[in-house]
Amino acid sequence: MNPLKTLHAEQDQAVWLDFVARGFVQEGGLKRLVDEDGLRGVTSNPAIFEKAIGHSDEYDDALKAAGDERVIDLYEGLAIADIQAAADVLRPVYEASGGQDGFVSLEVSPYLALDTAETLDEARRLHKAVARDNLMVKVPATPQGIPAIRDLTADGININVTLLFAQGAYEQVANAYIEGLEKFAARGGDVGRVASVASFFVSRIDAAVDKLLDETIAAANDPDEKAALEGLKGKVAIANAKLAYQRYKRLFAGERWQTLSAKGAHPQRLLWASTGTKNKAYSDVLYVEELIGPNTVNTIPPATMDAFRDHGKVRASLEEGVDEAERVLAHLAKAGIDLDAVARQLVEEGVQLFVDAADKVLGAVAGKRQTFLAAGLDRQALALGSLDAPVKTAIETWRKDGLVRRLWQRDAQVWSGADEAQWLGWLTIVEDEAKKAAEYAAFSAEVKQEGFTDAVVLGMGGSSLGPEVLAETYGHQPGFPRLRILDSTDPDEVRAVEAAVNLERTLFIVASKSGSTLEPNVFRDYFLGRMRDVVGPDKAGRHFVAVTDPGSAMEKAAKDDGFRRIFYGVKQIGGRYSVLSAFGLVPAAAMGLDVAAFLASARTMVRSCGSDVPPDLNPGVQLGLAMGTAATEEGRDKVTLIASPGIDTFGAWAEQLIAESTGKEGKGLIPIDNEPLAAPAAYGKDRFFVYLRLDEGADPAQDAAVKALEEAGHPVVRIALASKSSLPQEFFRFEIATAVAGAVLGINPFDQPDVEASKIKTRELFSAAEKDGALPAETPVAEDDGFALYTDAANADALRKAGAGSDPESWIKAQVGRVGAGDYVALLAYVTRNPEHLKPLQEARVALRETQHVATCAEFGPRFLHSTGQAYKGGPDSGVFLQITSEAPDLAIPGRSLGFATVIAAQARGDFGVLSERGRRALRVHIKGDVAKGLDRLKSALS
Ligand SMILES: O=P(O)(O)OC[C@H]1O[C@](O)(CO)[C@@H](O)[C@@H]1O
Ligand SMILES: O=C[C@H](O)[C@H](O)COP(=O)(O)O
Repeated sequence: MNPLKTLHAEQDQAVWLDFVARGFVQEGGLKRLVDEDGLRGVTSNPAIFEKAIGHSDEYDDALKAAGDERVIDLYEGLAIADIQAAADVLRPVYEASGGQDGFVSLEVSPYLALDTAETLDEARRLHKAVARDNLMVKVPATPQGIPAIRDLTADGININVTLLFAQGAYEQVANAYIEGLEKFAARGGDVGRVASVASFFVSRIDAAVDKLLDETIAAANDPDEKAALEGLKGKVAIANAKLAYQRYKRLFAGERWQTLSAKGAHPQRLLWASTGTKNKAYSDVLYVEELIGPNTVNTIPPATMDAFRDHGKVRASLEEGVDEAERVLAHLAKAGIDLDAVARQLVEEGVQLFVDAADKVLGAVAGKRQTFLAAGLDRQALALGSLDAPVKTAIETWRKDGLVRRLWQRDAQVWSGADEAQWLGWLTIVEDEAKKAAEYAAFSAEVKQEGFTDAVVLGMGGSSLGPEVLAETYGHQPGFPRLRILDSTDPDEVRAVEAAVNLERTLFIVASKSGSTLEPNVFRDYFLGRMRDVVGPDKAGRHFVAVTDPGSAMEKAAKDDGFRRIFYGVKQIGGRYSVLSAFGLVPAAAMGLDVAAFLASARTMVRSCGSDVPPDLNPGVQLGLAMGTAATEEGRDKVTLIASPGIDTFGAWAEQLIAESTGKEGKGLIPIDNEPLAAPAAYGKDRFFVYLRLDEGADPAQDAAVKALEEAGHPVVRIALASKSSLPQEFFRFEIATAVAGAVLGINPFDQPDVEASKIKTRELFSAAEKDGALPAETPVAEDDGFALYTDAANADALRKAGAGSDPESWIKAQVGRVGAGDYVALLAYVTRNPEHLKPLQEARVALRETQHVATCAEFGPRFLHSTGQAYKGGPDSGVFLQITSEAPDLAIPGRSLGFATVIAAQARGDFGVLSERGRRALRVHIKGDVAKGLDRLKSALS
């Protein structure tokens, strides 16, 4: 008879197979083993699935068919299907054995091995999902696993206890089983239908102990002792297993067990696992031949099975030489090798090995998912040059420490251990909002029905920049209102919005999470006043909707003023992370975008960046680690954003996210948006480039410039979008990336302490001005017909020392003279934001970059105060600032004694005050009269 068959027929030992794979089961390989070798069970573990799924294309069809699912669901779908198929093949064995054999084992996620409650949930979930009577759920015998083993047994679930190495742990496991059965019986369960095995690992013990023996032998002097120790090699694992078997016999005897046995309970069989020979010097059937005994199981890997079938010898070996086994272990102890310590370490390593395998198999599935999604997922490619090695190290650290999972579990320790956990609502908002897609569609239809021609978002920062990207990227949708944004207190800008729309057919979307931000409140006061004039006080509210967080003052006011509707944000989401919540979706719906499709696109990226996707395949995490590491390792903290025409306003949203999140405590990333591209030599070693390329309509000049940057050794991340419709993916990618970069920098990426400071200053200044009738007078440090220059005493002192004299130009030159390598220059213009004003600022940037070799920013106030302003004040002290103010004719605000001109002036002063307090290099250039002329003069001075 085939020796494999003989094991069961003559020795009452069940042979199980330590392997599973799709083709093997589907093509009849497993059935053949059952028929020909008398196979009675199957075990799997994460490493086995890693081999099966990670290294073959057998699963590709299933993965292709599944499409855009979560990676863990894809993986589990494959694994569960294999386990079910194997269970069905073994069902006849199960039936014939009266439910005592014919099992297939599936292991709980190794990520949970150190958590009792999660292990319990997971085991119950798998038990239900597989839905086969002959399933055994594998639970590791970690200290946390043991109570779970007891409770699962008490549920009547069949458990395969895995990662057992030590006698002590085995005793606890057996007792947990007995206790579980007692509970199950007490609940009226039929203990006779419960089966369990305790998987005692064998070869891994020899591998570990032999190594220690070699070290001990090397250190020993006595040749006899050396020889005696040599004789222990390859013996310890078997001795340990033999003694475990003796213990088994004792544990499943005696009164306590007899009570259960009388109710039909079956002992928990010992299963020899890890029985493939690892050391080639030993017999290839060692761990089968030496462990043959009744009522046990040996789960054998395929190669060992082939070997045993070929030349295995069957004898009742398990009860042979028990005394010798005791002597082996005693000798080992005498030699100073602590087997319990080895076992403890093997459990730890065992968990980690399975974690590594799970990471690999999830990575493999994630990689295939990406491939099969093809153009459905925006592609990302990193060319990091010298940053490659440190980023790889960071990726490995994140993998080993399970940081992606911890981020998703909202563990504040990923960042600074402050209140980060309360600000992670954006992680799950896409799924939550998708449930409301029909509501958004109804709102969209309502807006269309009403015949609004314009919809104007009144908000700042996170409440306006996302909607602006949507308005600019997707443009006017026929039949729907044109989406416009107002995020400036510049009187001319307010006037321009009013002039552009027909108020009678305009819908205003007042957006403020806090409800207390100054600008949206004054915009609202202004346009509500105008609307009352135009359509009458009763109807005005119908032209307004509010988007705000529950309980805000804005909510109350909106109710009082009879707003058409109030949409709510989520308090656990900060403004800059809110675009995929109502703050982006309400404007999206108003302008006629398909919110369901929008969210479906975002969800593809959410899933690609999931907790189940290891860092090296997780696009958001990868980008974040690259950005963060670039700053910490190489001082490449100027994240330079390049985007194809058509999606180029994305940068203004991303710069808020990056700057306001990371720029604090003297650290941070400085986003550089909308800076004209140049040849590589124009850039310093402080740059990190991110290129968002739109496949349809990419600019060849940008392509060429980016290629040149890459070839010159600058780190470049390329993100390719097949079409504009996949832009929602980028919102989420950048959110994860920013959160991860924040973790690398060790800051809290969800607060904005320095923005708050300037808000307070502005409020104080404005209130005082309302009392006094005007802002306090200031004395310029230099002045002529066109410019008046202001700064604080410390800056004035430094600038005078650097050559500033009586004429404005000398001050500007001195300010530019303070710029050094690694610095950036920021032009902070409190002027009307329009192309005419942007042009000279852009030209000045180019000139500054050429002469000073530094990164440059051009920002419009007050909008940047709610965006990059945080990093300018709180980030690295590498900014050189030129604030630009102007004098637009005032515009009154209903209910306020002073108008928009004072608001914007107070904002500029508040901003400057905080820059001064932070000791930043700042100079204010006030343009008298014509702004365009003043900007041209400034440009010349800067060139
Ligand atoms: O939506 P709110 O509360 O009006 O805030 C607007 C913006 O102001 C800030 O708090 C900074 O000033 C941003 O973070 C935010 O996006
Ligand atoms: O249940 C089976 C075990 O997971 C397996 O036997 C471990 O074997 P290894 O030590 O060869 O990985």
